[in-house]
Amino acid sequence: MRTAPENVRRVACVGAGVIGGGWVAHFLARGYDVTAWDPAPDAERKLRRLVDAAWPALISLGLAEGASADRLTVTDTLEQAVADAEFVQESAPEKLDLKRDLLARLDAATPPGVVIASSTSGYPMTDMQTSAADPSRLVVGHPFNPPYLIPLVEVVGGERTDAQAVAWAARFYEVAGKSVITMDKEVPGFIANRLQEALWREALHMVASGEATVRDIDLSITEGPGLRWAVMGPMLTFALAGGEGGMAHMLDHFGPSLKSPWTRLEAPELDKELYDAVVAGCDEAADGRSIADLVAERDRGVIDVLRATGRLDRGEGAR
Ligand SMILES: NC(=O)C1=CN([C@@H]2O[C@H](COP(=O)(O)OP(=O)(O)OC[C@H]3O[C@@H](n4cnc5c(N)ncnc54)[C@H](O)[C@@H]3O)[C@@H](O)[C@H]2O)C=CC1
Ligand SMILES: C[N+](C)(C)CC(=O)CC(=O)[O-]
Repeated sequence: MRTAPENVRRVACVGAGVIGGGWVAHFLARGYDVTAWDPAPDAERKLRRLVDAAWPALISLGLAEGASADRLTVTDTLEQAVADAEFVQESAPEKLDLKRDLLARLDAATPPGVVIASSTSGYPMTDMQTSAADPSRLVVGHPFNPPYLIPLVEVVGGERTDAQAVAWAARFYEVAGKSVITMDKEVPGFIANRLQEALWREALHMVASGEATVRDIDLSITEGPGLRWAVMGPMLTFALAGGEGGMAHMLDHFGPSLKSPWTRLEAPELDKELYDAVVAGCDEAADGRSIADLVAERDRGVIDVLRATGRLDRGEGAR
């Protein structure tokens, strides 16, 4: 039985690390009852700490009516977590065999018809749904960190997913306050991660070859294109590079430079030297700030950007 997206009240989150915990915080803030399960022995303590740390940001964004961190129940078993769920979000580690087994287990334990979404960063659902008895209700719902602040979710099904389950998930996320891109077919890396991956590969090449430091790379985005990208995507931003001639003039003018040997899109070897350089560069960039300090700083910054660009009021949540 599939509840209408607008009427969902109970959400289950399975896997409660960085992303699962972020989903829990998001759904709680939108007024849902949330059950969560994670096999790690100290998972509940870490999850509640993550929710507590996120809550001030969520209050400042505005909680849905009745929203409360007390509406979180951490269960002892996966089966208890999903037994009454009207939607399930899986956020377990990015390992294909683990996802396959877990999605099959979730399918067996979740009431019939209820949509089950995976947070996977890149596995096609076709490859993950192979062991489930009912693959038709399995979709990808790929979030961005932290899911309680970054609106985007990328939604796509696999070859054996029912199109109605994809449409249901897209609508549910919208009601729950997310901004949704739905893909009609499985795109390698989805859309946003494919773009991020291209940037990331170039960044690693530049660090590996000594062309740029970790700090240079971060500054080049936060003080440069990143400021524009929060307002307008790379396409419209570049249309403005063409002045009054817009994108047509931009392509006439700069199109030939696409052939310049700027990019090195083959992945660099992630050897020890590159690994150490990236880790040390990030430690240096953190300049004594702990991960918790950086999370709080990022959250404040993202909220300021969302507020400044008028993107705070989304979705109805659980009413
Ligand atoms: N970290 C990120 O920035 C993003 C991650 N994702 C995706 O979210 C998923 C989770 O990633 P993270 O939260 O970063 O990882 P994480 O390592 O922070 O959390 C994974 C959690 O899953 C739990 N777990 C281990 N085995 C499990 C099982 N069999 N069943 C249920 N839970 C299990 C672990 O105890 C841990 O708490 C992955 O699919 C990842 O690709 C998606 C978007 C962004
Ligand atoms: C690093 N990552 C590939 C897991 C990132 C994502 O999947 C999305 C994000 O939050 O940027």
